[in-house]
Amino acid sequence: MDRLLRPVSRQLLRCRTRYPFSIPPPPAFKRLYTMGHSKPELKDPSLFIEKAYINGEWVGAKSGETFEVHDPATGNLVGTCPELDTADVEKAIKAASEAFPKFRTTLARERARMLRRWYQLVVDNAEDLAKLITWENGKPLADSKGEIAYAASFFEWFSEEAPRVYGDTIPATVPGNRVMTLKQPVGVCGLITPWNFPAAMITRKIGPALAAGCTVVAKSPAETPFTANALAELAHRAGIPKGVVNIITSGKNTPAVGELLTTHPDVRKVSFTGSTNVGRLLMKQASSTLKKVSWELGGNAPFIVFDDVDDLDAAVTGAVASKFRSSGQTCVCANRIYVQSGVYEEFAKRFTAKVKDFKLGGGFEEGITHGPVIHNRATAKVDEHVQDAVSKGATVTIGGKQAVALGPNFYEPTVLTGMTKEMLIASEETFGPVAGLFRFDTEQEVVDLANKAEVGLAGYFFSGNVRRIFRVAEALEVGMVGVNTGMISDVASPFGGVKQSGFGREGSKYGIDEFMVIKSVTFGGMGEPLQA
Ligand SMILES: NC(=O)c1ccc[n+]([C@@H]2O[C@H](COP(=O)([O-])OP(=O)(O)OC[C@H]3O[C@@H](n4cnc5c(N)ncnc54)[C@H](O)[C@@H]3O)[C@@H](O)[C@H]2O)c1
Ligand SMILES: O=CCCC(=O)O
Repeated sequence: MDRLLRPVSRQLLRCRTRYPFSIPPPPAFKRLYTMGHSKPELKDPSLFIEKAYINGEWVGAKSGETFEVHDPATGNLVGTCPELDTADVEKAIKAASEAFPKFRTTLARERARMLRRWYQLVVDNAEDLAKLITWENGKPLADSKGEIAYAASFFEWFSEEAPRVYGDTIPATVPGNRVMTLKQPVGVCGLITPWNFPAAMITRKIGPALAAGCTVVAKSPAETPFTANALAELAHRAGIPKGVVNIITSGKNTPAVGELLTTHPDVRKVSFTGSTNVGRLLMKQASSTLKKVSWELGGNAPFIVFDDVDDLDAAVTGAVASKFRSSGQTCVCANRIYVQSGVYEEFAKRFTAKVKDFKLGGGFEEGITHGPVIHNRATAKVDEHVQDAVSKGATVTIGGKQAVALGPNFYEPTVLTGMTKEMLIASEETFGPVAGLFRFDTEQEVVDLANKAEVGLAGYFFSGNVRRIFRVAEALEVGMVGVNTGMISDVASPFGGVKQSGFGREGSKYGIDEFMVIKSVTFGGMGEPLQA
């Protein structure tokens, strides 16, 4: 086994040992867990597709094998998808390679129109797409609708960026020479995305890739392949040429398929969003052919509240929103909440009161504010972090255990006070609904604590002091800072991390650069005087 993968495997093993059930659930959970909805009604049922999309066609695996996808809220089967192997994925890479020469020469304006049509279809089918997200990911329907609007915004944004890719003219230092640059599409791109935002993570990559003139082979997450498939169907309806967008599906074959995507000589760029451990492995693989790479990896965001905060309620609201978005399964979620001593007690009281208002349950149920986590390994990790903190002296002010009556993937939204830096949450991304509140005294102390993490994706702080705002924003070792807000996600804003959270930026005016290469063209003998 690869040395880099060992810690992850050990952790999963530990979780599996403590929670030996994997879907289907153990008898204690069985009755309630399998209750509830089975299949949401779609206005357009043809958007639910149990195939992979290669070269403009819906296909199965050559082996005929499939893998199962389960609803995290009920444990019920959602459907099956083809277990593609490397031979199947070779076909997708070939399709993308063959489509590239023509697609790269389409007018940028034409690619913009394609993206715009795709955008409109996503908007028109938002309700069905949101239902698919809730079904396979578990998040409340309102959140899924929000995700679809966010996902669509990447098609709209990059349809607008496509025609505005400019090169430079550069004054040369060699007499008689003239230099200009062209920005060109990098080529076939391999894209790998996670389950926590089944639509937005994939559109944030495909949007700029197509705008740049690249063709793509996107591996959807095994937990949530159906949203990606519905998006591919809409790409088809938008008239995106065959071979330009290929969506591949795999479960147990993922490591082999991932290895092919990251080592195949025809794939020129890999863009990966996922955990830091898998990112390390893929980086090693991609180095074999020196691909251009962008890595959007895990976070462990500090959220700091200073005594000089203008509005403590706004800080509480911001922290709750940041921490509990998608039940804590967001890469930019607050993971360590540092509160200065002067406001600590009051902040903890108000924060706990807000969490008390949450309604936990299946994402399709009316009034539900928070859904399940993705699978029982996630529940196990959350519980491990809570038990670790409690064993080292933390106090549970609300929650603190699995919501047994709802099923194995539900964990009560939890608030812990009295957190210290020895606890796991201080150094590891929980990726679940647990908020740990740490007390601190000075600005220097909290910035040091915040920067101790080996990752650096997002960081947040609340303060009313303008000098401190600049000092702290500049000192935090992260790729994105939220000042007096807990919500930083916006298509217009560059998204990405530093340190072991990766590199590259998505969204914004920079996102398209990740899919382009700069070519310089030097013209010699250009210094002739004007002819008389
Ligand atoms: N920085 C960001 O923008 C961002 C966004 C979302 C999630 N994340 C991070 O993703 C993690 C949660 O997602 P996850 O659990 O799905 O992560 P993961 O790394 O396990 O999986 C991400 C994707 O990689 C695939 N994958 C797993 N092993 C692979 C392999 N050996 N070869 C090729 N592909 C492989 C998965 O099937 C999935 O499609 C968290 O750490 C979170 O912070 C980061
Ligand atoms: O989980 C990470 C991505 C979420 C976002 O873009 O806000």
